[in-house]
Amino acid sequence: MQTRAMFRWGQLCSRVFAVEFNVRSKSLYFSLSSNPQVLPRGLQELFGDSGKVFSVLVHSENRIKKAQMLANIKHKLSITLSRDCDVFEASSFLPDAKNSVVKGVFIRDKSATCVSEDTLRTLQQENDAICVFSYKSEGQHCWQELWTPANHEEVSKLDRKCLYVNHSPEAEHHPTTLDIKNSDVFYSVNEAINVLRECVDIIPESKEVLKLVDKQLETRRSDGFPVIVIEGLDATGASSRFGTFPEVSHSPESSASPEFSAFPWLGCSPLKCSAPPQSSASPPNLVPYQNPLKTLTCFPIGKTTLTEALKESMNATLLKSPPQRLAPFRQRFDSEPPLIRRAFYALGNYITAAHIAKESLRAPVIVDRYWHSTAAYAIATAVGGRMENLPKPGSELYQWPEDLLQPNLVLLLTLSPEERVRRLRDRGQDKTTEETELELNQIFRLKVEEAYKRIQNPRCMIVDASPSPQQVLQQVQRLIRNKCHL
Ligand SMILES: Nc1ncnc2c1ncn2[C@@H]1O[C@H](COP(=O)(O)OP(=O)(O)O)[C@@H](O)[C@H]1O
Ligand SMILES: Nc1ccn([C@@H]2O[C@H](COP(=O)(O)OP(=O)(O)O)[C@@H](O)[C@H]2O)c(=O)n1
Repeated sequence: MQTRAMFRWGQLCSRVFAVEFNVRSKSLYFSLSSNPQVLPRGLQELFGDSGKVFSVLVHSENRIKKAQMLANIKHKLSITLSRDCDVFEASSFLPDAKNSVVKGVFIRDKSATCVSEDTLRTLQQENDAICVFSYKSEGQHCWQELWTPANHEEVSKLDRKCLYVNHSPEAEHHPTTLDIKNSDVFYSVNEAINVLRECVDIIPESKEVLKLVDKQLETRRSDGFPVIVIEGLDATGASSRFGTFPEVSHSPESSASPEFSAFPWLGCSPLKCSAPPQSSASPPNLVPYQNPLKTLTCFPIGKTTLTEALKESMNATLLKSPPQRLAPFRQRFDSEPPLIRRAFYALGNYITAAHIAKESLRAPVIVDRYWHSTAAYAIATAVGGRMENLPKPGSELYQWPEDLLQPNLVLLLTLSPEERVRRLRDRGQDKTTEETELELNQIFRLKVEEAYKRIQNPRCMIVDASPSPQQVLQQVQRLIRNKCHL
């Protein structure tokens, strides 16, 4: 009740709505007003001239509840809506106001059934943090109506008044970037700890992780041996913004990353679609929630080979983030929404930092993934749509956390798309579905790589991992000698 009040007449008119309609073009923005307006072509296309159109927004003061609810909605829609429905990422925000973002989805239903209405009605009745709007078009005008729950008549009187959809100019900063700090990326250990503390009742494993953090926490180190982080842009990289992926595991048999998804078109738009929108990366009629491990294979870039070889050749200590101690909890946190999953990985970095501080007093330390991985994947996943939506270079979102131990050198292994395809062919794979999906992930991968490159203090250096393992090792050894004076 309190939540829906937020969306009453006055508040609605000051908010802007964004929909990720097509991965290759700008997000579509609209606002609401009591005055009708002839809509530009993009919005007319979005609201369409046939079918039913809805949006769903989730708002709650409890961020854990909000994150889980959004994930559940997306999951529910993915398993109940027919293929005649398109589902896009959507949000509502106050221009340039941090943490004003309310996330949700936009649905276009061209089917003749009432499944979408029924599903939305059930969702709304189950939880009063969910706001559902429907849109009607007449000629070149379109208006929005707030759905009211049957038992809230007084709200109904206020809100039944329709508001016209008006064009809104493109936001200077993509709305999702307003919400990244402390939702997707954490810039101090305490912020990440707070999230896990808020989860202890619903995720008992949080308590174990917090205990480890308490025990290990040590962020400063005195001068010792150099610390070199090896990062790798694995070739999987589709976003899991559609919700939870309980199937994804970090079991020893599988090296699939949590970003690795059965929805290679995610992180783009639409989330689910009846037919591939023109020039979008979305494949048609894909069945939602396939087991990603069955449909895609993680593509190795040679990070393990390199880190092991460095360990041998430098007589170094090899550490990992997240550390082995967190392995039993990883699968659990990977199945949670970004807020919780990212806080877990952030804490993994702080635990690894304590190990680095200790080990670097004795020998050089090689670290397999660290903060660059945590931040780059989180930012690229949180920001929907095209590359231009990423936070601008120099944004505070790319700053290293002040309380996290800094390495001396960060190297990012990359492969050109051609080399990636060549290696897949070498593994005996033809131009299969798998490869096509990897190609579809290209936009997401480019966003991750760009986010990696924008992270500062320390920046990462790019290493081409295309040559032979021996050549890659030699190249990296040269860099370490030059940069760390070894
Ligand atoms: N530079 C390279 N060129 C070709 N193959 C490589 C290279 N580096 C590693 N490999 C091979 O790729 C496979 C996976 O390597 P690995 O180091 O485990 O990758 P990652 O840790 O990135 O998943 C191994 O069979 C390894 O021998
Ligand atoms: N320090 C880290 C390490 C991994 N991660 C997450 O874990 C994923 C990679 O994990 P992985 O086990 O597949 O990595 P590799 O086996 O490729 O090294 C990244 O995509 C990140 O989402 C992180 O956020 N922070």
